[in-house]
Amino acid sequence: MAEKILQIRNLTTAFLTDQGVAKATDRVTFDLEKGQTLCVVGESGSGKSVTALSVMRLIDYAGGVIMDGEVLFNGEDLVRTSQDDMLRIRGNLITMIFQDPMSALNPVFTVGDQIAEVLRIHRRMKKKAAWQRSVEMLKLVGIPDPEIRAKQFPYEMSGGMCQRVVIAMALACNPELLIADEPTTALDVTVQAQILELLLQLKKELGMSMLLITHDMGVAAEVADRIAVMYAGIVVEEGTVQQIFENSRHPYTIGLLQSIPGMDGKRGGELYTIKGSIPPISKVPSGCRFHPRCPHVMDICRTEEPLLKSSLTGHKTACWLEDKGEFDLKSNKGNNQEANRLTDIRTEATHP
Ligand SMILES: Nc1ncnc2c1ncn2[C@@H]1O[C@H](COP(=O)(O)OP(=O)(O)OP(=O)(O)O)[C@@H](O)[C@H]1O
Ligand code: NI
Repeated sequence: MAEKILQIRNLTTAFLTDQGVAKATDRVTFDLEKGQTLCVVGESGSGKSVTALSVMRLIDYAGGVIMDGEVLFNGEDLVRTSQDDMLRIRGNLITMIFQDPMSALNPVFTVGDQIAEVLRIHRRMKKKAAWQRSVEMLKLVGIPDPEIRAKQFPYEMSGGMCQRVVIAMALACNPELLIADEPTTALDVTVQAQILELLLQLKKELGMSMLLITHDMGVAAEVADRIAVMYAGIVVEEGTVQQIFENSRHPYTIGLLQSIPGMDGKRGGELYTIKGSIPPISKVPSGCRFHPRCPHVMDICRTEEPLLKSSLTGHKTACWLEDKGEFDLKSNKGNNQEANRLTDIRTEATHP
């Protein structure tokens, strides 16, 4: 068995809303193996960031409460670690980068000073050594003329350059785990590809593990070893990149895949979008949370929640269709009428 750097078990995080206590993640469970990349995907509001912030225990500062579950990092449960101890772990063993590089950088210090500061705090490096290392880090992340650039301020750099600086800061202490929350979303398309490429290359060079959050299935296809698909706070499907892309089981995953331009062989074809939207956390539907939007909805889906079940190959799905035998969801291409007809037949067959 490969070593697991992160084991998330039943992670449930709630917020106090106007409608009372509401769960933003509910029993989220997945593992990340050492040296691998796991992508968490799902539409806006599915609970990806809340999951990441809970792992980092930064959710405590965003008004969230972890109500249940474990986050085992090298076997240590971060949910039960004190915030004092988290200071030792965060920025050192686990670092996180966000969508907007500008908000991560301080406008009044040079980028070299900001990287050096991380090293002085976490590695107790002397001023000169820290500065030298920060220039090395800028070089490592592909910034040309790093000695000159180190003396510049964030506003003197492009968005892509700033994200490289943020990556340099995050990696300066050689973390074991990098959590990246939509790290390329705010950048130009061409720069996005470069930053992703850089992250992958550094991950390999430095022997890190990576938890990458993205709403872009194309990004996940390129970088992931495993993919966890989240919907309305829960993991609905989890598996290897091949299992998710070539043998997706959950109608939501299939919907996400069909909404990527150029997927399923038809470039420039009509873009399929999943009808409706993710419910707010205070209004989670009964039964399967996806049922109001599912083209294959059955009676049981409206009342009973399907649990995440694993196949022998470790491909996990939370869907009642799994229990009801086989049929090729993909062939329906989200065609509601056809899907409902098939569902009726299946319902009749199972409940005569
Ligand atoms: N501080 C908070 N207080 C109340 N609700 C919150 C808070 N933070 C997040 N939520 C809610 O939790 C749910 C999940 O949010 P989250 O930010 O994790 O989604 P996401 O999957 O990261 O989406 P996006 O792709 O837009 O970043 C959303 O319904 C959001 O409104
Ligand atoms: Ni998010």
